Amino acid sequence: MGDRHHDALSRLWPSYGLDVSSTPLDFPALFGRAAPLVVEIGSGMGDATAAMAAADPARDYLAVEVHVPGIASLLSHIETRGLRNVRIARGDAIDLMREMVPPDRLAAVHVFFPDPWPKLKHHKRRIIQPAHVALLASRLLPGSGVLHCATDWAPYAESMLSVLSAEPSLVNTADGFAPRPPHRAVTHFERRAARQGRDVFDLVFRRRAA
Ligand SMILES: C[S@@+](CC[C@H](N)C(=O)[O-])C[C@H]1O[C@@H](n2cnc3c(N)ncnc32)[C@H](O)[C@@H]1O
Repeated sequence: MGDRHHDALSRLWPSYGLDVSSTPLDFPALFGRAAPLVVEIGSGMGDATAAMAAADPARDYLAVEVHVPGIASLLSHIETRGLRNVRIARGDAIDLMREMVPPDRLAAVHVFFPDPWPKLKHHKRRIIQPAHVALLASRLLPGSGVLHCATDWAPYAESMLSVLSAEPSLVNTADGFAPRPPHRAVTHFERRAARQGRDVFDLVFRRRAA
């Protein structure tokens, strides 16, 4: 980790960071206001999170990431851009969603370019699998909350489409894969996919009304 990120981590973590734990979050206390909330799972280096939060100041963004240099990088972005609507949780996203986020709360969950785990024996590590999707869907606002996934790994995209389509509480907003929503910031992974001639697949599903 570079000096700049290390410095950002030690200075900014107390104000913007939290560890995943079993204590439910008090979102108005965390953000200092009551606003629609987006959770971004696996924010990586945080460039897309920071860009989307900067373009969307009326909503709050909670990123969750296990990779500490990525957390430090997002903290640097928060400072550089002067963002007030971003916080970052360190730890496992599934634990965070299960333990810390109440049902029926989120305006959106973003899962952008998750690790594809291409080997069959590693598929159980994927974020997008039936039990996880049921959990994520339960945290969305009924009738309006959106689960938005993107990947450049075609076999994972097909698997996501069948897993999301099979979750009874979700409805696809598109006929199959969705057009790329203009608000999704381009990330390192998307630029790499373009350079290597791979397509990117978006999936945008809404939670059904209760
Ligand atoms: C391929 S990267 C994509 C990063 C970012 N979304 C982007 O598009 O640039 C996937 C990220 O998910 C994180 N990750 C994987 N499993 C996770 C989990 N269970 N909880 C939180 N983060 C996770 C990894 O550390 C990695 O930074």
